[in-house]
Amino acid sequence: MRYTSTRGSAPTLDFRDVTLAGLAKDGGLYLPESWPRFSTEQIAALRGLSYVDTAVAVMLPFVEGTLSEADLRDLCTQAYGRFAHAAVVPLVQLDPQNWLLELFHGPTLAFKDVALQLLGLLFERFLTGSSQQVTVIGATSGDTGSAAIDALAGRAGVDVFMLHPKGRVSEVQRRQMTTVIAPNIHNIALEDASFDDAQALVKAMFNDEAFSSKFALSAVNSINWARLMAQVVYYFYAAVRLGAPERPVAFSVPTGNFGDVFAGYVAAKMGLPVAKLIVATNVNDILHRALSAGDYSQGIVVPTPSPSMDIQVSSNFERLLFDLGGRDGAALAEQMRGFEATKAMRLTNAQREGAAALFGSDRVDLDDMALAMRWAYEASAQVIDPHTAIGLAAARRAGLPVDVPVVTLATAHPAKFGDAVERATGQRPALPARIGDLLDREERYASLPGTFEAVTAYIADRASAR
Ligand SMILES: Cc1ncc(COP(=O)(O)O)c(C=O)c1O
Ligand SMILES: N[C@@H](CCOP(=O)(O)O)C(=O)O
Repeated sequence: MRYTSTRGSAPTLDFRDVTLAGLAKDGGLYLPESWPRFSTEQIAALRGLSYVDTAVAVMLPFVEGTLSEADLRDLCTQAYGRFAHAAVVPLVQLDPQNWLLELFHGPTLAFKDVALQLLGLLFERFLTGSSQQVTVIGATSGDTGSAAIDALAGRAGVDVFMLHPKGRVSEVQRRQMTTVIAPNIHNIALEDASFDDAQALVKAMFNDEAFSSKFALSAVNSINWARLMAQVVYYFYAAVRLGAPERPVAFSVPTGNFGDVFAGYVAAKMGLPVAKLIVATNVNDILHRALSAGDYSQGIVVPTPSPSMDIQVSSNFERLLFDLGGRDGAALAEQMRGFEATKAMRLTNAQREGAAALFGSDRVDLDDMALAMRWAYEASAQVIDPHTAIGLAAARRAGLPVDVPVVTLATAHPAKFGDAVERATGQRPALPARIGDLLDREERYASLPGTFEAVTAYIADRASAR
């Protein structure tokens, strides 16, 4: 399998190089040159498989030419062996139509672990025995940071610099990052910044050719294709349990950077019968505006109790626009340059119509988020986190036919957002025992102004030139 950039002018790469590269040299994002297609029989054959076996079957076409089936199985066994639930990502029924897919049983209690546990092992495999060293730079609104740090702490050949917006992540999220004291881990709290500012800085560092090659930059955000590839698996895993390929299944996805829901789009492109992908946003609703009215214009980021979705520039939307626009890299590059200059863009007719065929969208405000948390608790004794609640609120009012199962992705453990959960439900979720002492651990991080100069100087001081 080879990978091509959405902006059409970067070299194509194989799976190893695309994993280590992150952003493409032309500023675009990598995608497979073509989508592998599964037949109805191949999808039916996934029934009853373990999560690891499903992961191997779904991801094998994407790693072809780089990893053997046995290698992939070995990596998946290690990655998912660290999850605290035997099913890895269990399905929980809420009512006759609604289900939760619990993606938060990994080491850092959010869906990010599903991809980042594997990505950490892929980095190790690709770097061991080579003289190559990489500098991972990442931006986080809370969950990617902790999952990446857990996956990469102490690994040889990798330095990690993780940028989070100061004061805009929950205390548990911050401590999950800043209490990991390892020589290769560097946490940076950006002053007066949003996640979008942090993400823009990361992209600016990649686009600075001199800096990027001097420090061999690499990415763990969902701009890295391998992140999305690993997330495609759970759409297959859930859908076959609920009747696919005979019965289409819908998914409601709490969305920020459009990575998780783009993985659902990939699953549909591969042949999984997906009835609908509901893009659920909080009041930071650029994606809802884009999908419902074609208006992709950046608003001011408003802090909310679902901080991981406080995003107004959604990186992976570019991948969708590229695929829906006929994979014309030059046209997409032009469209993205317009957005970068004006902070606004209109979707083309082809992009709007293509998206409407599969995606729905909804914007869920604070009251409806709290109502969804209360409903899950009162109707089925499920304590859910604010991000999951946004997905569930959108799922319940999407108006899908009653015979279509609707799976809301439960993206984080409620204990990561204890205050918001307690306010809505009166229940204070306890931290799982393995991180029960998190609030007592020593923290270490740097506070920096959110400028390119300050951040690159800090990294240059601490990362070795490659
Ligand atoms: C808990 C949680 N839910 C939902 C999201 C949104 O996912 P995505 O950015 O892939 O759209 C995030 C962050 O990415 C998250 O951390
Ligand atoms: N919600 C994310 C934001 C980064 O998204 P990513 O999926 O692109 O890594 C976070 O928790 O950091």
